Amino acid sequence: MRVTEGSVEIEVPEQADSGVGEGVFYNPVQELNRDLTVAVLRAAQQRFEYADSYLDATAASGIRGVRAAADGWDAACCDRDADAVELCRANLERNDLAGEVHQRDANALMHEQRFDVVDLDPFGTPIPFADAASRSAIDLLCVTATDTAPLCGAHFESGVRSYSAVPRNTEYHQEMGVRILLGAMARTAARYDRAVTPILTHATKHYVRTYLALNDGATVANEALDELGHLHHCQHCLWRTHDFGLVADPPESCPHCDEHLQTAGPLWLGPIHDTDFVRAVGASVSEDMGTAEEARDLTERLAGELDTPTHYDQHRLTKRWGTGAMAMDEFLDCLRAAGYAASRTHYGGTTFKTDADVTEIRAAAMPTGS
Ligand SMILES: C[S@@+](CC[C@H](N)C(=O)[O-])C[C@H]1O[C@@H](n2cnc3c(N)ncnc32)[C@H](O)[C@@H]1O
Repeated sequence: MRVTEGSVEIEVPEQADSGVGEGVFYNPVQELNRDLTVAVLRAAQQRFEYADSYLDATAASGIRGVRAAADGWDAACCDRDADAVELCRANLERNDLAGEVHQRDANALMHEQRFDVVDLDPFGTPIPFADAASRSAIDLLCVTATDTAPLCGAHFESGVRSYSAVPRNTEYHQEMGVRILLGAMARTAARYDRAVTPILTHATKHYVRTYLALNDGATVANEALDELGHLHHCQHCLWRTHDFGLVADPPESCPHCDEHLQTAGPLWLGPIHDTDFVRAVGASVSEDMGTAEEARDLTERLAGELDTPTHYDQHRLTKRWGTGAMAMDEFLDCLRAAGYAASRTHYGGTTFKTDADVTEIRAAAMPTGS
């Protein structure tokens, strides 16, 4: 079947309903991810002055590489599957675009060749490609992870195995997933004396996507590792705290209800966006994108989001407290009026971030103790 995304038209096989079929993979649900990638590449050309080579490391139909090539990038597509590689070639040709196509194991290619931008969009976890990609990418590493259950602690052992960290199943599971992934990517890059700076990150539907600027040097790599630490969470009252450092130092018990605290980490506690960059990405979304409106909304949400490493869900809190939910704007205004920072998050309509703790949120939202 023919598919149009942005300014390109490609051919992809009919897909099974599950998305996992016989032929070369193409998932229409990921169009937002790809539209945003094109916008990120446009903003990246301003941020990284000399960036012009782009590797679509796990290309399947080549849709990412073809779209990058159509935007003027010196694009390369790589896949180990012969049918995928043939389709990448045909899709470049169909759009009158040049581009390298490699039938290789992506790890072998990335250990041999460097690219200004490397894009990892594999099935499941990106960790099997993380070492090679951390060395190959000169300026920017784009990473998708679709294994959200391991990342957020719902599939605990699998998360521990893949990410060499302890994820915990909390109500802020998207934030947990984002930060476990970023922690693992920061530790991987540090092995090669490289530092990651997350410049845009989102958790949408069944995947996490992050864009990592890379810098060289042991000092900056150490500084990136300084952004790692642990989250300590009370499953009883939802109080949580965090501490920086590779050795966890939790309070003995929850200071609010005295219950046991669960520790997650090591994970990334630093910022997950560069707000100016996120705004530049929003401005780079173009009308030919199928998800233009959604992509602009997402960047606006991201730009307004606080940097705190966990979020809350108003409905879960009020249900637990046995009180009625409020309109989100009113709820956030209560927090701000009480002197706390508060923002919505891109994770959902009822999720928010604040520097107030769970007892302070309750006091601010229900000052009469209702
Ligand atoms: C999820 S699909 C890629 C989807 C594509 N990026 C898109 O946006 O539509 C993953 C692809 O990675 C390829 N792949 C898996 N392991 C690989 C490896 N070690 N080296 C190269 N390609 C690999 C698979 O053949 C498959 O085509």
